[in-house]
Amino acid sequence: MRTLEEARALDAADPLRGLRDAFDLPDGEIYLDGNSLGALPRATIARMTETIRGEWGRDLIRSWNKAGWIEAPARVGGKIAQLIGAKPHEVLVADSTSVNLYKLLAAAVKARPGRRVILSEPGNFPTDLYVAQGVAEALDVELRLAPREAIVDALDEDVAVLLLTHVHYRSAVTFDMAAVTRAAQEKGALVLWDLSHSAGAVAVDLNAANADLAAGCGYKYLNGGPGAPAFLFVAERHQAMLRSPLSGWMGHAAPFDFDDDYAPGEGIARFLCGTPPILGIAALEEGVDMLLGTDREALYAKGQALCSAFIDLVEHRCAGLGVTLATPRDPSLRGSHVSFRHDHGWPIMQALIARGVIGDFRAPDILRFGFTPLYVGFEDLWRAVDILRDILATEAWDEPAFRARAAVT
Ligand SMILES: Cc1ncc(COP(=O)(O)O)c(C=O)c1O
Ligand SMILES: Nc1c(O)cccc1C(=O)C[C@H](N)C(=O)O
Repeated sequence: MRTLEEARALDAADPLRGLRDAFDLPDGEIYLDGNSLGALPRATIARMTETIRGEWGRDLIRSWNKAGWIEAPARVGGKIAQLIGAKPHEVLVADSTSVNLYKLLAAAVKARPGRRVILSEPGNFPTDLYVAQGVAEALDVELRLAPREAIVDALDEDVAVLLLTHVHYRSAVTFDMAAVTRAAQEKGALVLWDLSHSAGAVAVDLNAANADLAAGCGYKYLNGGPGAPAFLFVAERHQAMLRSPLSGWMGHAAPFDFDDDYAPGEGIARFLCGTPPILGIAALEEGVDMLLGTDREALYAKGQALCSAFIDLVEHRCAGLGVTLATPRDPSLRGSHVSFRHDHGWPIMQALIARGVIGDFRAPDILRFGFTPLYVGFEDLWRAVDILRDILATEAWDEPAFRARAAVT
């Protein structure tokens, strides 16, 4: 796709095109940051009004039973399970991704007594490494890092758990989940997958990969809203032997018996901790329902097509302007975002945002563009590249206003 006419023809032929109207997106902007914060589904606005006014305001405490609040973590977890190739009772909505990583990592280390290593890769998303450092300190084990090319060789009889992010947050490069899981399991280790950039973005089949454990964000491709609750997955075969280190009352076998002693709940329910965030789960459910109502094969294929078209167009139209691709060309090896490097990445991204193209910047030099196929079209992509080319060619980014750093990037 090289011309605006070709882009329009692709949009006209896109069976998913109508879904864009299901989102409340600002006019005149091209939103390429759904990999960091998904857009607002219109249905969420009505759902939140009902949950707040009707369930909270009118029915008050009765809503725990009457509106199914108490089942919400398992109900919405069961829906997310369909997006990640898991059984409904293997997924739960709870806490944040960071907290879920903590619970699952600690549980995994405890389940492999005598093994003293958590293995991960340098450059994994910071929270994954920070949480692993915290678990290592709390349980007196070691965090070992090995580059991804050497990760399988770094697996030995000391490794209790391997912690990896399936789609890398910068480069979008993916791990072969089934192959890495098999290699780790052959050495007796468990594997914990961070699916934050995968769920709702690419096909994931945890059961087919014989995955052990996983966690991921609700606010990216699941469109659950800022700070949406996260999800966690524990394979059925491990549920009885794993214990959450955060033994809160909602994970108790009988929370409303109000016993003094903790007894873990049945199955995945033991990974709840405190009272579920009902408003957040309600918003998340709308985002998830929209994905469940969509032809996901077509969705993921469109995401790949958008990424490929973007790579081709940037390399063609911005040739010689200092951008180099930092994402695999092969669609089967990447997620649904594309990164380019440029020495002046920060001010370039600020100049893009000022002209209505919303991507993000990851230090030191990554310009990152997310392609959420639910609401991004080929004409958007063409226009975004047109603006990028203009900003690069005219050096319009070279302004003091674009150099000022913000607290959140
Ligand atoms: C791979 C990955 N893991 C985890 C997180 C975030 O975790 P939390 O929602 O706990 O901030 C992100 C993004 O913020 C991420 O990209
Ligand atoms: N969770 C975020 C936040 O609270 C503020 C800004 C960005 C985020 C993100 O999600 C970052 C994202 N995980 C990333 O891949 O960089």
